[in-house]
Amino acid sequence: MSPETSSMNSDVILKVEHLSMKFGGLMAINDLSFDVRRGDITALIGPNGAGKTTVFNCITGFYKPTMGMLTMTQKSGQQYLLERLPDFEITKTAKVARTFQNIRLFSGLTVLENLLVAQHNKLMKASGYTVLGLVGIGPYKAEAQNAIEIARHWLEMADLVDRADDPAGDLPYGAQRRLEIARAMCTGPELLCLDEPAAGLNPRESAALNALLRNIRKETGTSLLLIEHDMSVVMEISDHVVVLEYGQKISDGTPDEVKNDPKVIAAYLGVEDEEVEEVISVVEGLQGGAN
Ligand SMILES: Nc1ncnc2c1ncn2[C@@H]1O[C@H](COP(=O)(O)OP(=O)(O)OP(=O)(O)O)[C@@H](O)[C@H]1O
Repeated sequence: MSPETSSMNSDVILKVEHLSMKFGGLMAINDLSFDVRRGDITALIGPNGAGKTTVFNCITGFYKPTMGMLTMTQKSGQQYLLERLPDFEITKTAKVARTFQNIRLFSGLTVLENLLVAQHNKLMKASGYTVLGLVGIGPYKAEAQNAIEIARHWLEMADLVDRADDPAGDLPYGAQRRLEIARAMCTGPELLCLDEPAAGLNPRESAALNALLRNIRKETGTSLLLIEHDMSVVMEISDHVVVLEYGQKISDGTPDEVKNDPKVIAAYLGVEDEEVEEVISVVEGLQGGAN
């Protein structure tokens, strides 16, 4: 598909419209719409099985949605309909990168090598896909130097300079998480999707992760979309929160708005539909009492 150019919605980097994903008889995502604003940290939250990872898999091309549109608008105004792109084009051309719930590093390669492998696409392009290109004739040498500089920058940002030559698999869990994020950043994304980045981290590692995510936004302006169960991370770093339950959006707003939304409280408490009204009145009563 050829990219389109538009000046509309320049503040929205990703528009999800009427997204549905069906697995056999199961409607995992049902007519979901939300916006990810440029430069924001947006969190996608919801109880287990709500459909969060399925949304990520649709955005990043692992699944082809049953229905719906996923419009990515780059800073330049170029637009891509992600549901129509093969997954490798979603990273390379549309500039959407992701990390996974379970860390997927090249554990036998060093930390530095992991960051260089991430830049394989542009290095191969600079080589002209020839052996002569690889041995230094043409733009390969300059591009290789540039790749090292980028890797060095992200080693510093992720606080991994001291571990650059260690196998990635030897790093503590929190450092592996930061390396995975640094590796994704080496691809130069405009939108970075993080699937449960704080899972399994201790409080110190969690604080280091929050600092890295804030720095990414501050230094690069990259928009972040994250799935997260750790509410302290969500409330501390998100600008915007979208809440799913059974594949549908039940709330959408600032962390404070969402935190106080009775529907969200009911979803997290796991109450039945007929009890929601009761929970809402109790929560509203409590809020009234607190004011
Ligand atoms: N490939 C698949 N085939 C069949 N069903 C699937 C598939 N992927 C997800 N599902 C189902 O879709 C629903 C949503 O799953 P999903 O993993 O997206 O939820 P989630 O909100 O990310 O959950 P969690 O917080 O536990 O990771 C679940 O009922 C799940 O079993």
